[in-house]
Amino acid sequence: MPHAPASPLLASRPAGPLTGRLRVPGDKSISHRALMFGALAVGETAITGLLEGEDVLRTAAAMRLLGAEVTQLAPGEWRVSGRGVGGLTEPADVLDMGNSGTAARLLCGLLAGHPLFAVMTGDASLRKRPMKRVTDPLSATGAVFRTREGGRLPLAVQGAADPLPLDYVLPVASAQVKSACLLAGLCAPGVTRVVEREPTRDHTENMLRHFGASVSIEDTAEGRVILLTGRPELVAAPVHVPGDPSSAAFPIAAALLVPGSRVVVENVGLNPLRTGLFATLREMGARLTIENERVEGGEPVGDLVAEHGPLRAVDVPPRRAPSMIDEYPVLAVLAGFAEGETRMRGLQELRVKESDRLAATAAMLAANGVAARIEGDDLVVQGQGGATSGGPVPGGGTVETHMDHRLAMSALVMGLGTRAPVAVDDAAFIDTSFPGFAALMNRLAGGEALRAP
Ligand SMILES: O=C(O)C1=C[C@@H](OP(=O)(O)O)[C@@H](O)[C@H](O)C1
Ligand SMILES: C=C(OP(=O)(O)O)C(=O)O
Repeated sequence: MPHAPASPLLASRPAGPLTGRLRVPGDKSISHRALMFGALAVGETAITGLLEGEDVLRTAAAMRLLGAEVTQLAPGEWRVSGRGVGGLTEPADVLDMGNSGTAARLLCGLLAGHPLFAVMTGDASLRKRPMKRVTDPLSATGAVFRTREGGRLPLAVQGAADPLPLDYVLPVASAQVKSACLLAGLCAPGVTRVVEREPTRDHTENMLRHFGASVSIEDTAEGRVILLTGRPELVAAPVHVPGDPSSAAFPIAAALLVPGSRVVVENVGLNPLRTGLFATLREMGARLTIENERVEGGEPVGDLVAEHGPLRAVDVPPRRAPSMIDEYPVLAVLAGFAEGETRMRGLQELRVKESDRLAATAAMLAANGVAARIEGDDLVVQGQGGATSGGPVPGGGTVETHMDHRLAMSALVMGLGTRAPVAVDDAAFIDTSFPGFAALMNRLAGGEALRAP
């Protein structure tokens, strides 16, 4: 689907207090997996709360090309009639995964275990991102991958007719790589073993169990060992997708920045391997509480309450990165409004997201008068304190977003608290994960805080 920029140029300006209760779109990670496991299950999987962002719609289109029936009944309400494990059919067209690394890499795992030929591509951002991190381990199943120079998209794959189970120790803390290996293992006999030295989001493991697969998880001296028994019969099961904590981060951050604000984000997924930002914000002194905690569909969920108040600098250890890997741009914005110098350690993985997020985040801050520097794999931000609208943070810059939705949203949040407006060069990619973002933020601000410059 061509990317018709919804509103390429957008700017945010000092807003009045943000107040209200809201819900953010469904969790992107869970939404991708619900469609993929629904396509592999026997029966009809009912999904509620699915994220209808462009990344997830790419996965829906790919599942249709692979033979599953995927239909939308109503906003957020979908049905997937699966083909069973090993039952996907050869796609009659190129699989275009758009801007989505998760869709592309998890799909490589799916394709590796099926005896079919497929070609995959993506947009200009995704075609820059490394794919060897999945094609290398997946080749041990017997699948044959051919990629563009440097291990990039487009790629072609001939899936294995008799896939072998993997035994793989992840060299990088990546739930995408872990999930690709597990998805390939579904089609292999025996037991697939994946080891991660640092735990990453476990939505794949949770959902495999939800659909009836046998998954064991053990923390050992080697790391977290995940064992999957191959060739299960996955049985269709209802999936209720909670709000995405990575999306909730933006209205939460805005409330923490703008004086007088109090915002409640309802029904947010609180998987412990996704909530590193909220722990970090509390360390900064943020007035952030959780209400109405409960478990839904096997995942913890709650309502996040955020109120404006003073923030202090923090030192974020590298071990926290996997649990907040997508939240560093917005955390860096908040660090610009905190008292003192914030250091975020071990951010090498940010180099290979939709953009080089480490460099782009530093540039975003510098363009708006916040002192930020990169030291090795660390990002250091000199806070200017006094998070007050029209306060010490100048703003006034236009941020290059490099086709990165989280850069765009982080910059627009920053502009709600700076002296002068903050503009972004392209807001269209926000639709990959958070359709309706600008309208929702304006509703909280009680006016047109976000609008064309
Ligand atoms: O598995 C997933 O759904 C995701 C994993 C993360 O990537 P890595 O696991 O590669 O760090 C994250 O950046 C991405 O937004 C979603
Ligand atoms: C990195 C992200 O997603 P993906 O890897 O799926 O493109 C993200 O949503 O921040």
